[in-house]
Amino acid sequence: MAEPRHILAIDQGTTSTRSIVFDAEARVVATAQREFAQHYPAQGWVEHEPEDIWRDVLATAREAIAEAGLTAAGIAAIGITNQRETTLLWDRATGEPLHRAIVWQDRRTADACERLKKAGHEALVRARTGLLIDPYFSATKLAWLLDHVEGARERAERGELAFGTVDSFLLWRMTGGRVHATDATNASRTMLFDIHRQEWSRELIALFAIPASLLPEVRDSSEIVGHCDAGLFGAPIPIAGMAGDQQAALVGQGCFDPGSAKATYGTGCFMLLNTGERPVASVNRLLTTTAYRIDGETSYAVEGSIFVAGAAIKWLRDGLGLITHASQTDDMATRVEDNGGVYMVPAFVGLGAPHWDAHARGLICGLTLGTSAAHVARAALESVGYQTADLITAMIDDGAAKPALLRVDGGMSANDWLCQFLADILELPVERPANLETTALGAAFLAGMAVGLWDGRAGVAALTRQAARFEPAGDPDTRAALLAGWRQALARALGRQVSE
Ligand SMILES: Nc1ncnc2c1ncn2[C@@H]1O[C@H](COP(=O)(O)OP(=O)(O)O)[C@@H](O)[C@H]1O
Ligand SMILES: O=P(O)(O)OC[C@H](O)CO
Repeated sequence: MAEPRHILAIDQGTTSTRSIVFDAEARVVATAQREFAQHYPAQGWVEHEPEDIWRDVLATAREAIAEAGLTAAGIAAIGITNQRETTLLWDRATGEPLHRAIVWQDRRTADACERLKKAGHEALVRARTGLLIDPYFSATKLAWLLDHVEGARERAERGELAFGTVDSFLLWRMTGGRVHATDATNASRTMLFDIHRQEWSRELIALFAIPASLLPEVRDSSEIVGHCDAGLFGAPIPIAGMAGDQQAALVGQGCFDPGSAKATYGTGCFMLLNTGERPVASVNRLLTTTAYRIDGETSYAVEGSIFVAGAAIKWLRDGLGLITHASQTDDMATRVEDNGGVYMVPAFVGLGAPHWDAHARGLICGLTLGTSAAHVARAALESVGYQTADLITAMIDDGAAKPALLRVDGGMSANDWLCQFLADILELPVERPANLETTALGAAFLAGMAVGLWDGRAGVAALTRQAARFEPAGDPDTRAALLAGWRQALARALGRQVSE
C-alpha cells in the first residue's frame, strides 16, 4: 500500500474547533468546523464544557477525513494546536473532568494574582517563565480548581488526578488515557514552567501549591508523542505535532529565522517575534515564550497580546449598528481622505501589552460635526495599526532586532486597507499568505516534519505561499502626526490617568 501522505491538523480554538486535512504540498484538501458554547457563570468568568470540545474534535476530524476521500490509513500523522492557557483537571482512572475548563479569558483569579504581586513574587515568575502574574495563565486557575472542587486537592495529592491544557486533554483522550503529555509551547503558558531550563519549576510549583503528580510530561512540539486509539478513526494514527495556537501560526507562516514575525488578527491580535535561541527578557511588559521545540532545541519568541482587534469591528456591527458586515470597513476607510482627527482606543476590556492596564476603558475622540461613520470605521481599523506599532516599538526597545517584514493572518487580515495601513504605520512590508489558516498549517508542519513527510524547517518554509504584499508608502510627517494623535488618545484612555 502507498505511504500515507496527508496530515490531519486539529485546531481547537476559543470559539470553534476546526479539523483540516492537508496534502503533501500543504494544500487544504478538506475542512470541518464547529462552534461550541461559551459559559459565563459569573462576571468575568469564562468556561468551556470539556465534553463539547472532545465531541467536536472527534466529529470534525472524522468529517474532514471523509470529505478528503480518505480513511485513517491515508493520514500520516495528526497535529494538535489549541487555545492556550485554558485549564483542565481530570480523573486519571476514568478520564472524567472534575469541572468545566477555565478559559484563558477568565478573570476569577484576579485577586489571587494581586496578592501574589503584592507579596513580591513577580520577579521570580518573570525570571522563570517569561510571563507576568496575571489570571490569563494557567497556574492560578489550577490552584482555584484544587481549592474549590470538593476533594480535589486530597485526590491530587494521592496522585489520582491529571492537569492539562487543551492539548494534553485531547492527547489523553485520543490515546485512551495512555499518554499524559504537553509540548514546550503550551507548558510555557502555565506559569509553572521554567522556559530556560525547559522543565517544570520546583519553586513555582511550591509557590502555587501544585502537587507535582498532576503535571504532564513536556515533549518537543514536533515528535511522535503517542498513537490515537484505533477505534477513533479506524487506525492508530501517530500524534506527532503539538503547539499552542499562536506558536503554531508562527510555524505556519514559516517564521523560523530570528527576527521574523507574525501577527494574527482575529478577535484580538497576538504578535510573535522569533528571537532564535535567545530568550529576550522584556522591560516593556511583553511576554517571553517558547516559540517551538524541535529535536530538543528550543527557539524563543517575544509576544505581544492585544485583547481587541477584530472585536472592535464586531462592535461597530453589533454594538453600534454602523455596519452590517466587517468587510464594509475596507471601503469606508478608503472613502475618506484621512481620519479627520478621529481616534478610537478600543480598551473595552482594558489594555494588554505593552500597557497591561486592566482599568483602561475604550474611547472615541476628536469628533466634530464633520465626523462620519466612515471616520469611525477608519479609526477602528487604525487603532489596530497603532497597537501593533506600540508592540513593535516595545520589542525593539527590549533589544530585539526590528523585523524586516510582518506576516499577517487571521480573519481581519483579509482587509486590504488595514494591511496597507499596517505597512505605512510600521514602515514595514506586510505579507499575507494564500492560506489564512496558518494555525492549522503550523500544526500540520510540526506533525509532518516528525514523521518525515517534510524535510525539516527549510522544507516546510518552502511550502508557505504569500498571496499579497503591501509596501510601506506613507510619508514620515503624516506617520509622525498620526502616532502623536494616537498617543494623546491613549493617554486619555489609560485607567491610571483618571483621577477619582
Ligand atoms: N474584512 C474584515 N475587515 C475587518 N475586520 C474583519 C474582516 N473580516 C473579519 N473581521 C474581524 O475579524 C474577526 C474574525 O477573525 P477570526 O480569525 O475568525 O477570529 P477568531 O479566530 O478570534 O474568532 C472578527 O472580530 C471580525 O470582526
Ligand atoms: O483560540 P484563539 O485563536 O482565540 O487564541 C487564544 C490564545 O491562544 C490565547 O492565548
